[in-house]
Amino acid sequence: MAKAKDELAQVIGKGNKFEERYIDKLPYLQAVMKETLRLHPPIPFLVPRRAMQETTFMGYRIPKDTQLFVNAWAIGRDAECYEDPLLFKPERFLGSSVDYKGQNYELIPFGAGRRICAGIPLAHRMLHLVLGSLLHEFDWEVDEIGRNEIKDDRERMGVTVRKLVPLKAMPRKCSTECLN
Ligand code: HEM
Repeated sequence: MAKAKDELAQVIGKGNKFEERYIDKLPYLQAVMKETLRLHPPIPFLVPRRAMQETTFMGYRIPKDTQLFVNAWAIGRDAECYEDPLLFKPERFLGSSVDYKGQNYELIPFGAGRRICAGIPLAHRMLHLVLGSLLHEFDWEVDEIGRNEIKDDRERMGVTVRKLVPLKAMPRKCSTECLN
């Protein structure tokens, strides 16, 4: 979090508001977002597909009308795609061209192909705007319980996936020094 806040302070300047035009100038914040969506894709099995005809894929025969799920959650944690796949390491995306816009199949929180998420341009802006603003405007604190909640990576699986035990973090208005 400290690295992301430092980058925001340098690019936006303390006391200034986060604006959309800054997103492209914040590679670390973008890497944090990719790393978050890699480990925690909100729609882990994407949207189900139906095979329109019989086909063979990687040696598996898939009969016509089979309902197929793509496990984006497992792909994001695959050791063949990522070194130390279970570690949260935004740095892995710095200087990398891997993106979530459907061209890199190891990172597909928005799906890929013809039915890729139609809202990517909006989601991309909103995710960075919200996270960037929250980090830039506040300092964040967690108590002892919160520290345990961070370590607790259990999830509640469903159409969308979320943390089983929500994290309680306390925003603190940045100190005067931080705002000048
Ligand atoms: C974090 C935010 C979002 C995530 C993770 C997400 C994820 C997804 C996923 C995984 C799919 C299915 C893609 C596939 O099966 O290949 C999808 C489809 C879709 N999403 Fe999103 N989405 C997000 C935000 C949005 C927003 C903001 C909008 C609209 C304003 C939107 C509109 C759509 C639409 C219309 C489809 C259906 C596309 C089609 O079937 O042709 N999404 N989204």
